[in-house]
Amino acid sequence: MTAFPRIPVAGPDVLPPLHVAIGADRAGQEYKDALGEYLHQHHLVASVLDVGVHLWTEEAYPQIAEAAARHVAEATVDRALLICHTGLGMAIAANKMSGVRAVTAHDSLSVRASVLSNNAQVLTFGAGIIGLTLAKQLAEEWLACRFDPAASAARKVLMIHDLERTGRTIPPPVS
Ligand SMILES: O=C[C@H](O)[C@H](O)COP(=O)(O)O
Repeated sequence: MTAFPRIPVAGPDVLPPLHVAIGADRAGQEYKDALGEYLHQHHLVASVLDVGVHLWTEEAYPQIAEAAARHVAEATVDRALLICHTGLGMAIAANKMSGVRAVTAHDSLSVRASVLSNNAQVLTFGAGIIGLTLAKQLAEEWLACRFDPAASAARKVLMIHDLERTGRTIPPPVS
């Protein structure tokens, strides 16, 4: 297991701003709107793409997760932040999109590890699990984390990719 006191959180001057999709079902809409506004003003965010729900729409969480995850898979955004009542359904649905790694995380270590260890592009929150203040703090930490492709974690993320692609993990060559 990896500990993270050594987390490489770089200064804002060296981090490229991210293109972020945000989405929610009706249970997470209030958080989505507030977090979207927060992201919109954040110096580490280049753009915010709101995939719903909107006042005039009623999509269920799998539909919103699909829309956001598709943007991630097609690289029209770097990351997505999704909110439903628990965060769980959003993560399950987003993970069905090939190449997408989505996690539900409500604590600092898990949020940071989701990027640094798992290279997850999608983070989900439960509006019924954490308050908005904590959600903003966690989003702040999430934005400041970047996956290091040279880290030992990359080999394991590649195994996840192999598993998805072939149905099996492919052990790395013995060096
Ligand atoms: O994981 C699902 C979410 O929590 C969603 O907001 C609630 O889903 P439900 O309406 O199926 O309970």
